[in-house]
Amino acid sequence: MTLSAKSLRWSRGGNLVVDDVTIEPVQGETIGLLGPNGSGKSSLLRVLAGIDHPDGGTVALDGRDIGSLGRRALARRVAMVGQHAHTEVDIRVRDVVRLGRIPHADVFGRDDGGADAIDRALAVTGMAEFADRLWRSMSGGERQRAQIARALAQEPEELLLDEPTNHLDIQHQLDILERIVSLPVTSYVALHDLNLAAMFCDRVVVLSKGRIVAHGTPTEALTAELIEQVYGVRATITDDAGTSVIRYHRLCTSVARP
Ligand SMILES: Nc1ncnc2c1ncn2[C@@H]1O[C@H](COP(=O)(O)OP(=O)(O)OP(=O)(O)O)[C@@H](O)[C@H]1O
Repeated sequence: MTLSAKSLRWSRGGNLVVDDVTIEPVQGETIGLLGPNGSGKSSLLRVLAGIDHPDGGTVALDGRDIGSLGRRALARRVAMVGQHAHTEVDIRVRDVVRLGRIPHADVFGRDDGGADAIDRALAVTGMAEFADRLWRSMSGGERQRAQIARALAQEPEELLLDEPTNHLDIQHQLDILERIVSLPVTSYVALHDLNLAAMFCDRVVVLSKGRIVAHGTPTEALTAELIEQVYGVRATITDDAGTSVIRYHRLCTSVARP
């Protein structure tokens, strides 16, 4: 058992942002959360992480409502990397990654095994060589990988990632997703790139206006009809050794050019 959502609802400003969402992953699966801007991916991740509380339905960890777990108990299991983790303070990368150890420290701040967990997290994300660099000297992509290292130092069994590839170059996009899917954790990963989702996710959940409009393996769920319906974009999908490859068509080919 792992982190699951049952009939989840979450409203803001009079709008149902997450509308009747049920997702029940198998332990160790990578679930891609897809959908256009404003479809509710980040909101769903925040509710799954226990940052925002649902207005209806439940988020359960091993079958138990996370509302009944303490924050510390939850943080020992579930780690999240949001979209906007900015800080300009004079802190080194290792200290950012060390923040992931807070749920594991005792009341005196002792954390046996913390240094090893930090080293492992830096190694897994390919960030060991940056450990002593000042945070403000890091590029956007390097910061993103360091935030993922911070989440891994938390030694979670469930990992929630909001667009983990959005600052990364192509090689680092492939690299970080390869590393994430090889971890023995259940991951929910919000992604905009449908081809990356097809390559790396065991299953995808496609949201539109907060509701699930398709789910299944990437091949099952990401059809040309679905992409046109949800994104308003025509696409041609081919098969490359069992992985869907999605090619988009230009929105309008008759636009006059200056
Ligand atoms: N705190 C809030 N107050 C009011 N509206 C909110 C709040 N949080 C989210 N929303 C609205 O809920 C909708 C879903 O937002 P969310 O950020 O979850 O979408 P998303 O799929 O992650 O979008 P994107 O791909 O642009 O990051 C949007 O219309 C957003 O404006």
